[in-house]
Amino acid sequence: MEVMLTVQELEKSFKDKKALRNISFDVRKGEIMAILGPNGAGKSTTIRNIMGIMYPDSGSIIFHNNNGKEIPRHKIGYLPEERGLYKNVKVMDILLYLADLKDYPINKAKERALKYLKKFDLEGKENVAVEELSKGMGQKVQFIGSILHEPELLILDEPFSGLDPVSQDLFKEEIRSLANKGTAILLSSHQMNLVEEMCDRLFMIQNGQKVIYGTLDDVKKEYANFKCTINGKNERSTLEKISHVHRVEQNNDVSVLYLDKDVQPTTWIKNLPDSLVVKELKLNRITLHEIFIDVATDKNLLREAGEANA
Ligand SMILES: Nc1ncnc2c1ncn2[C@@H]1O[C@H](COP(=O)(O)OP(=O)(O)OP(=O)(O)O)[C@@H](O)[C@H]1O
Repeated sequence: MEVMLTVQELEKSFKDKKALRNISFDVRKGEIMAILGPNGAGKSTTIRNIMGIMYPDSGSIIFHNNNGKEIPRHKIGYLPEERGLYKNVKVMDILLYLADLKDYPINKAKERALKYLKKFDLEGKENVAVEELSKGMGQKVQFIGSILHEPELLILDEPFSGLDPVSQDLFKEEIRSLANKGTAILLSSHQMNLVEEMCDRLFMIQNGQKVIYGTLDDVKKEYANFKCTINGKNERSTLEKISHVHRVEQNNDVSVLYLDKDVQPTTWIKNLPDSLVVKELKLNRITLHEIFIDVATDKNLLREAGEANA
């Protein structure tokens, strides 16, 4: 896949605080690349450096759709973490103003704005002042403003925060559809379930450093991969003796068995001992949420499960 943006060896300090260390990744045409990490990890600092809002101490940011030169602002869409539109301006006026800043033809912008307002359940709001909108509605307008000019690279910093589940789904569908049409998307979000459903690849930062980078599937394979949840009264020692069980967590009669990586799930299930008490049994892949917690809290229990067998 064609690379749209390359971030190379970014370093950034604020006084004596090192916010980014050797941050390198790329974003490709038609993919959703998630940038993840706990609060204060360095996601927004990375994005602000990409957007030229601040400059790195060292490292480079290359926009391949602009021969690697300056930021091609008219080809980039950006939804910043800090929301804010001019309050006393009408919705359509602000959208057309934003499109004009990107040199996008006004008639086309108007047509697209009406289409998107309808899609985002804001039909008829074009002449309403921004200050009269709810927070979620304002966010939808700002999101529309970031995509109206058909950007090739779209950077979304926490697009889902403050949205109700219906609006989250609308955003999710639109972001996916933009990627399918070829937009390169860099998405920062704390909603792991949404990221898991949407992203193609992910880059996770902790304390300003890379901890994970790859496709969702590769990342899961690198960690514990599968877990088996058994509802039934079983002795921990019995469960620990089952082959390929790396770790057991128990809560009353529910046991979670984390399996070694590369385990073949159907074979593993077939070889479970007949003596096992099972009222209910589920075999799932571990979730991105679990990986995130494991990494962010420095437990590294899931990674050990992977490395034990590596
Ligand atoms: N302008 C600034 N001046 C000083 N320190 C800053 C500044 N901006 C960010 N930092 C520090 O840099 C680190 C990274 O912050 P950043 O906002 O990039 O984190 P984040 O991953 O986006 O966090 P969150 O999920 O909370 O939005 C933090 O320690 C933060 O305090």
